[in-house]
Amino acid sequence: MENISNIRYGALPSNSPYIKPFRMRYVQDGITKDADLLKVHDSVCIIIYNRTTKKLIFVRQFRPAVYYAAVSENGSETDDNVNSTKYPPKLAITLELCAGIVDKDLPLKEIAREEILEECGFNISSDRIEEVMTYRSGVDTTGATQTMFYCEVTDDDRVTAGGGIDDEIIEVIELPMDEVEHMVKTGANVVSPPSFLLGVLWFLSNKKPQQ
Ligand SMILES: Nc1nc(=O)c2ncn([C@@H]3O[C@H](COP(=O)(O)OP(=O)(O)O[C@H]4O[C@H](CO)[C@@H](O)[C@H](O)[C@H]4O)[C@@H](O)[C@H]3O)c2[nH]1
Ligand SMILES: [Mg+2]
Repeated sequence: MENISNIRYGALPSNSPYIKPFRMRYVQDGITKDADLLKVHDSVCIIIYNRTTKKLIFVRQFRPAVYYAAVSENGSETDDNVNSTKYPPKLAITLELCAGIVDKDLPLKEIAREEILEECGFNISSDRIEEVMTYRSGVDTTGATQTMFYCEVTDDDRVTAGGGIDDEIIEVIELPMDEVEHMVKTGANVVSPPSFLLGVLWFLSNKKPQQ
């Protein structure tokens, strides 16, 4: 997963199936304002608890946006050739909830079920998936919604090793309760989106099994 090379930046083609930039102009209290916005897909994410191992299941993956941001924090974003020895790709391997974009005309819970299977390898029926909450995944440039779900699995539900579909490269990882609790309490070594932190805190407040 960390074998990343030949990194190049370029302009966004206008036909990207993932993001569409545009500008909204409006008048607020008599003041004309412009907002530069991005149309993106809504998404789902799933907190997964493995009852067999008593651990939470997450995914790790290389995130180009995180890599770009980590490199530009060091002042090198305009380099044509990014030096991946100086900036190891490991900087941008995140720890996340299983998640996916809503790019099909299916109920959100069904999209969540597919992501649990594709990314993590557990085949469960959608009636075992509980809706937790919907929030705005971004409020400045996108306003897209993300719907969070919760499910419990056992090792018997595992049908593949997971890892994603098509060209996705995803590592499935199980972490014990005390480790994730330490992460969200201290913020130590967090390379994660807010949805991961929210999902873990929600689990600890609502579902944490009694020891
Ligand atoms: N070629 C190409 N160009 C892209 O720009 C480009 N952008 C994506 N892709 C391809 O689309 C698929 C997206 O995978 P998912 O549906 O699993 O969505 P995630 O990337 O996991 O994002 C989820 O999780 C995040 C947090 O954990 C949240 O922030 C998001 O809101 C939430 O959707 C992959 O197959 C990927 O490869 C691109 N493919
Ligand atoms: Mg995903």
